[in-house]
Amino acid sequence: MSTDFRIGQGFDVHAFGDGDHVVLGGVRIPHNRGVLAHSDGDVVIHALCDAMLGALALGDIGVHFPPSDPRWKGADSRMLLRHCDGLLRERGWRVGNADVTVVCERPKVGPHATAMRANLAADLGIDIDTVSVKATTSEKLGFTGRGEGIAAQAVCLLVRA
Ligand SMILES: Nc1ccn([C@@H]2O[C@H](COP(=O)(O)O)[C@@H](O)[C@H]2O)c(=O)n1
Ligand SMILES: C[C@@]1(CO)OP(=O)(O)OP(=O)(O)OC[C@H]1O
Repeated sequence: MSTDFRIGQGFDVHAFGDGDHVVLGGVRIPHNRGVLAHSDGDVVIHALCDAMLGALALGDIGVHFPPSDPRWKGADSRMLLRHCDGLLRERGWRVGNADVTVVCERPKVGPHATAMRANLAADLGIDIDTVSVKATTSEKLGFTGRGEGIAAQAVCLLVRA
């Protein structure tokens, strides 16, 4: 039986390390820390890719882009996102809408949210009004609260392309 919708969710964490910026939703944000990652460590895009892959039960980004593969060292995660979108579209699906929440005390995400939404929407070939990026602190609790790392959670709905 064919269905008209699929739903997926994704979650990603990266630890902060030395550095002077983070990349979120393809936006380079100046910060007093960087992130430890094989790629550019973009938790927004990694969580979104996992949501998209999960919606079609296609595994996760670690399966498609193994951290052991030198091709993905320092990779621009927008390239990974476009690849995941291609996997969906070749199966007859596209993202209908997506909603991402970033969890960190700093940097402030709000001022960059529109630029992130524009990047994600462009890579997915969909309207910016169907892509949401928002943020919350964890009220100084846990690893995000202590400023040890950054997390993102994504939900997406797939519709027939
Ligand atoms: N990294 C962050 C965290 C939060 N925001 C914005 O601040 C608002 C208040 O955060 P609370 O955790 O105290 O609810 C939140 O709703 C976001 O708009 C942010 O921009 N960047
Ligand atoms: C993105 C990949 C690419 O090798 O590596 P990381 O940047 O370390 O990010 P992670 O969220 O651990 O996902 C796994 C990998 O697919």
